[in-house]
Amino acid sequence: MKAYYYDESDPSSQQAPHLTDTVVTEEDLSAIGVFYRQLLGPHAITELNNIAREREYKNRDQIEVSPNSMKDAYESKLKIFFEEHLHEDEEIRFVEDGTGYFDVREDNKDGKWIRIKVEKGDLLVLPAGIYHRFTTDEGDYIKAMRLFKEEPKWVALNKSQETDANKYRREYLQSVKQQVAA
Ligand SMILES: CSCCC(=O)/C(O)=C/O
Ligand SMILES: [Fe+2]
Repeated sequence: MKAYYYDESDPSSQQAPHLTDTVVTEEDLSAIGVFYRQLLGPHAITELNNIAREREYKNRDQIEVSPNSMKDAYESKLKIFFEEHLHEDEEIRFVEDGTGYFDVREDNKDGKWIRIKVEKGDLLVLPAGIYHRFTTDEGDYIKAMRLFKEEPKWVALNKSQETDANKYRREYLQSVKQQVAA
């Protein structure tokens, strides 16, 4: 995992790195409610299962985002994933292969995008209510396990006045404010 502020001034495609030299640390991510762990090696799945048990993730499935798996739907899927959106529950992804970018809004400062480059072995948990988006990188391939607290659910609510007032959004902003005050 490597995280940095996203270069908004770079006109290249969403799949380009948009790299800046402003690094974002795991502690910075934690301050906006983003949980990260690197799980590699022979014990990775055991560690993942332990975290899943502690955090009460009961269900899981797998997604591959690539032209090979999605065929003609790939380009339109990439556009959908890259719309700024939130979920009413955590987004939990364990990268099994390939690479991609999750962008998250840093709401406790001036609302900039933070780009998180993920690769094999990365477990990333985005809290309910955080605005975010996803894209594959120029490698056009990622395979990830999706974990769920309850039944698999992946309703994305695109940013609007309605989502700005959403209960989970308001609770998220409150939790971030409390972390800053603490
Ligand atoms: C690598 S997981 C694909 C992206 C996704 O599932 C999602 O919900 C993005 O916000
Ligand atoms: Fe999402």
